[in-house]
Amino acid sequence: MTRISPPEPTLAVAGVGKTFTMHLQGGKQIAVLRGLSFTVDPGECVVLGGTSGAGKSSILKMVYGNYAVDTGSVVITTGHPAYGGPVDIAAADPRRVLAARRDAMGYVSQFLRCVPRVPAIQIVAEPLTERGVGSEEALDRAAALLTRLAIPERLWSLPPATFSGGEQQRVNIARGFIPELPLLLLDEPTASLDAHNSDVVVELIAEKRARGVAMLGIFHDTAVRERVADRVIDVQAFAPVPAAMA
Ligand SMILES: Nc1ncnc2c1ncn2[C@@H]1O[C@H](COP(=O)(O)OP(=O)(O)OP(=O)(O)O)[C@@H](O)[C@H]1O
Repeated sequence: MTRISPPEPTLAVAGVGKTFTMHLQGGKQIAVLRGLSFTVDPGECVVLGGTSGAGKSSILKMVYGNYAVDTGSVVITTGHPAYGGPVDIAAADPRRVLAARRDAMGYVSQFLRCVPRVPAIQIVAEPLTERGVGSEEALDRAAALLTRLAIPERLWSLPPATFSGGEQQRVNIARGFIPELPLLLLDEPTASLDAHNSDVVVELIAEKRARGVAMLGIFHDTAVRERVADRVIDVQAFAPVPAAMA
């Protein structure tokens, strides 16, 4: 009998602990997470749940390599030939983290941060041109996404600095969704969108899922969360036990 082995998880977080040290407050320590363990398989959208302050954003930042991981591992495994085997972001040197971002993981933050004076369409096309896609194809794909996200064509050649909050967020979403990467981190991508654009983001997530992309996200909007989540992880379950209760 042929055995089909299950796919390797794209993301495997194991035994992660995180404590912040407040250097400006006499080294005060805030323990946020202990023993955090979960996996995200290819084609799965896992949502981080739990009350405000539970550590959801900190988890995304640790996976992306913005925050250091105190204990445990954050292993990303992809079939990308250039990526070359699993990488533990918790232990990787900065160059390896940058390579993992280029080849393996995207991050859709809540706010657009971009170089001033660059037109919106170029901001969206850039993640493709940076990865070797020709500029004509990159601009075509950027135009298609901007159209889906209802950004009027008259805005495409303008820098987004003067755009409304919702328009900037949609440019940000287009930029985050345009590259084909095995892992996508989503920090409240629908936070200030109207119902139509929220629906478009839900569709974009479904398309990524169908192409085998693993996604880890935060969605406070419960209706959106129910539509996108394959599983919800209760981050509070990984709160450190107060010393008095230990
Ligand atoms: N850079 C930092 N320095 C110090 N403390 C931090 C830092 N980042 C996060 N924290 C603290 O860690 C805890 C978790 O924050 P985090 O932003 O991860 O929570 P969250 O679950 O995403 O909250 P919310 O739903 O309100 O966005 C909070 O108490 C926060 O103050």
